[in-house]
Amino acid sequence: MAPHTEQLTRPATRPAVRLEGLTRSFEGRTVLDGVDLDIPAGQFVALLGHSGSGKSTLLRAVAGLDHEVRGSGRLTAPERVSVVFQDSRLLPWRRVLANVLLGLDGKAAEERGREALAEVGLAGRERAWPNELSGGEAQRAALARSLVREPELLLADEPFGALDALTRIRMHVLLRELWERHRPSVLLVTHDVDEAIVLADRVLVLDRGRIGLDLTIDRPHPRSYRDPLLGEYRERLLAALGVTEDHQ
Ligand SMILES: Nc1ncnc2c1ncn2[C@@H]1O[C@H](COP(=O)(O)OP(=O)(O)OP(=O)(O)O)[C@@H](O)[C@H]1O
Repeated sequence: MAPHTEQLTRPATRPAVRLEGLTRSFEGRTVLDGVDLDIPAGQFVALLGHSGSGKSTLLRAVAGLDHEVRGSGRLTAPERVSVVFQDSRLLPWRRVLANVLLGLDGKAAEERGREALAEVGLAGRERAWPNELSGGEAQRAALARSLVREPELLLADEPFGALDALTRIRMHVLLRELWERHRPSVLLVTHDVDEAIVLADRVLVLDRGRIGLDLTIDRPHPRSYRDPLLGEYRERLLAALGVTEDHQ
């Protein structure tokens, strides 16, 4: 398969994401059909869409992980990008701190790794093996691994999708706290409308290869699921997804 033709531009000044006419196709089927999108530096954005709508395809494009995919358009992304997936992708043969530090050397990096583990609530677990961690703890370690690289952009593809409801809520609080402290731009792919509304300041819906809805969530943090004003955003997002409350 021929590689795509757009150029990946690294901006010299303010890190931000810009997609201009981004297309991606698999075996002749267009999944992204000329997506235009700007994400200002430090903005927390969630991306919703039906299964198969192309959310991961978009995220992988921004991450620069899709060189084998056919496509075109222009794409601008910051220099330092970290990606968190649904599974932690920790290397089972390395201890937790070694996983966090993967590819980084030196005392200063080790210190940053320890600090990052403390930030995600895993102080004291540096020498644990990945298989000794719960699912939530493994995702915390994955967040620490991305933080330690001080990303300008954090890409997260359903990072809490495999966690139980209570752990997921704890992770929401943690992610938002980490964002407050470090202020990377965030692009969070999720199926969960409530997760998007509670965490993000802007929610996008991917529909037929384009951004079908671009909604600013203008409510203070921390947000409560019970905030009636969030209910209005929820309805608009569900409508954009073609879901009515009656069908819940
Ligand atoms: N490597 C690939 N080869 C062929 N088709 C692919 C490939 N990657 C994705 N696709 C197809 O592109 C479409 C979009 O997939 P993608 O994973 O981006 O959707 P998604 O919105 O993230 O879905 P989900 O919410 O189910 O994870 C799907 O129809 C999928 O089958």
